[in-house]
Amino acid sequence: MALDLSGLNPDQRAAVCATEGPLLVLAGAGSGKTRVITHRVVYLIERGVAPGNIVALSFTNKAADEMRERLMKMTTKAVADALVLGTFHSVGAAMMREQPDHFGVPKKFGILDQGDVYGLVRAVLRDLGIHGQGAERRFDLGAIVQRISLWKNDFVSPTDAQGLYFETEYDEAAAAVYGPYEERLRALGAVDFDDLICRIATTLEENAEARAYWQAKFRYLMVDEYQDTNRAQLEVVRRLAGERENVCVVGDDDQAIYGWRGAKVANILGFDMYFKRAQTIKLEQNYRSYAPICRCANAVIQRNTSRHEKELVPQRRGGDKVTLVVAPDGDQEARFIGRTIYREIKERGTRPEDIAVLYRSAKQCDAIEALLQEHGLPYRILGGQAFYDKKQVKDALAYLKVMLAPQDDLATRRALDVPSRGVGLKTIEHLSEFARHRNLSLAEAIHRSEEIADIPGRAAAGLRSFSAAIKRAQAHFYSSGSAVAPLQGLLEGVGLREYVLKEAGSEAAGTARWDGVVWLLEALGRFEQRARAKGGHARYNDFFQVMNATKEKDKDEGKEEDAARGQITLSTLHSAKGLEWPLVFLIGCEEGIMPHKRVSAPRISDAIAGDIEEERRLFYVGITRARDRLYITRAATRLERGAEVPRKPSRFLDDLPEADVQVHDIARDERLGHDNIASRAEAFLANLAKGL
Ligand SMILES: Nc1ncnc2c1ncn2[C@@H]1O[C@H](COP(=O)(O)OP(=O)(O)OP(=O)(O)O)[C@@H](O)[C@H]1O
Ligand SMILES: [Mg+2]
Repeated sequence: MALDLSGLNPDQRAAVCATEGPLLVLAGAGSGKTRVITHRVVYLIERGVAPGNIVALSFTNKAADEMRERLMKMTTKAVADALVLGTFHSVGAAMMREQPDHFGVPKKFGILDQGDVYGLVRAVLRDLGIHGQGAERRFDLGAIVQRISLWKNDFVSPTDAQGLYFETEYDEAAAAVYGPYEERLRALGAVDFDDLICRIATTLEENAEARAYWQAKFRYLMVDEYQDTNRAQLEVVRRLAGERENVCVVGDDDQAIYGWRGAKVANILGFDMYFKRAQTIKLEQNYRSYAPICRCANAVIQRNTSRHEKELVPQRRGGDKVTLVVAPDGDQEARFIGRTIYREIKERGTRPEDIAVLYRSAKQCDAIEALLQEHGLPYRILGGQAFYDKKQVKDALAYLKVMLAPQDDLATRRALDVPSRGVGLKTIEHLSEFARHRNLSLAEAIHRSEEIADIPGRAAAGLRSFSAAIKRAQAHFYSSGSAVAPLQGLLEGVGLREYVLKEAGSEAAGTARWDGVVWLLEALGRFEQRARAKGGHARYNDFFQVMNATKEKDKDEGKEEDAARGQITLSTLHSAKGLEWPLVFLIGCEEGIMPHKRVSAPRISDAIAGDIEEERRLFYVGITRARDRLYITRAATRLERGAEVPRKPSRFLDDLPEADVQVHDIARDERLGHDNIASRAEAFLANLAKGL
């Protein structure tokens, strides 16, 4: 398995071969930093280092998977499996599992996810009787959770926190919650994500035995995306590296996008302060993107004042200009993206996995997702939950099926369960038996449940009202010819809405969840509309099928890398870091979205609110994900609480060099008939949707 170093330039080769002592690779996007890490791993193995002595840390699980996949191809599966490869969190958890006593956790400790943490903080607030200005609302909880997390990663103890000067009431509440929160964690025998890092750092500091053990085991350390490490992560690296200091970190200060979460760019820029013998290698060439994309990225990032001067020097000549798309409104922006992707895949043969749609905030993806779903295009979502996979949407879909396809017993069972109506397992058994004997569907059995003896009073009442609600909705549907209003009425009538809001625990969270159901209703409306436009009846089975399509496929494929094959990627900019695609859409480039509104109008303390330079770096990360072609889109107006509100273009767009950008103004170009191909594609799509 001789390693081929010919695919590296001299600087990269130097970085791969400098295996002993501290090394910093500081370079712009797409310059081959991650490639250096993978080659270094193989190089070390070839020089006889045991895979179990090599640690490579990435920023996300996704990036770690990708690295493992590449290494699998360069070595063998056995070797790739033996490497210590993961995120700070996953490696920290593995260390704790191996030595629970040293790290002060029970043998079977639990790891709280974000939802659990919110729950815990909410409970502590309630215990403490803090109900100040909406302390229960999600936004406020988020500020408190984030504040505690920042403290933990800065090694500020609960007692230290009490003595701090508070800028806001959230900080004050957070300081009060912090101590009891930690006590509850301990009582639960659990840790949160931050513990997976800080607990490692403190134990390695305080416990000589643990330190010696892990330093002997982790002999070569590599860290990707080092610009986004925080203080606790720096300490973990230092304490694992010990005197040997076989540490190689790679990163780009221009891609530091986690300052809001406590990442310290000083870790990378001051690397030689922490590791005195450090050697620094800079990589100048960009191998990822065509020249116009690199020039746009350079022009944007140059506007930042606090940075190390460097430029992306494109190695790939030629390439199309970057397309700036101006849509009249948000809906047309989404539709432009939908039809362009459709055309790419169906007419130009672009593979879905070569396309990504990137956005600033997770909620921007709903519009795109709904559209891809309707068009039957396969996709996956990074850093969020697929919209149609969310529980409340599946529940609502089950009700739609009970209404329109009552023979679907599975849907009926699901609907019967939420919200709970006193129907237990025994009753379901009675119903099923009744149905089986008479060859009925479960729904029909429910409608005739009064004929069944043995059903207890409470369940019987539940079944009666369920049956009546369904029949009412069906009658409404037959008289009106549309399923939208009847479904909405049904969901309200059976109390699903109330249930979703209550389950969410807070008004804001509840509203966000219910938004998913609203989207389902809207998608259904559009589906019916398309059928009507073609003068036909909506075939709802097709709607159900489209809704199920991606889910089924995911299940079959199982593994993440397989699942990625054949799917368009939708991702937040934060989750897209380090990844690349031939075709990228960077959407919603407007003031208030990117840069995010919290930057211009901070609502919480400044430490938590982002800053404009970080937003610009985020934009730079977005641009530099594109290999071949890049579309940057914005809308002139957006629907906000029922009204179309004018939107200002993002200030970052002003920095794009005119010579490298072509503008496609949808309203103007359509008037001039420039978008014939696109409109043909849309007509084709509409036909397809109808023919499904
Ligand atoms: N010497 C080289 N010759 C050819 N292709 C290269 C070379 N170095 C890197 N590449 C390719 O360039 C692309 C970018 O490389 P890589 O992802 O390692 O960059 P990076 O510096 O880690 O980028 P980012 O800052 O976005 O994480 C990859 O497709 C990689 O295979
Ligand atoms: Mg990288």
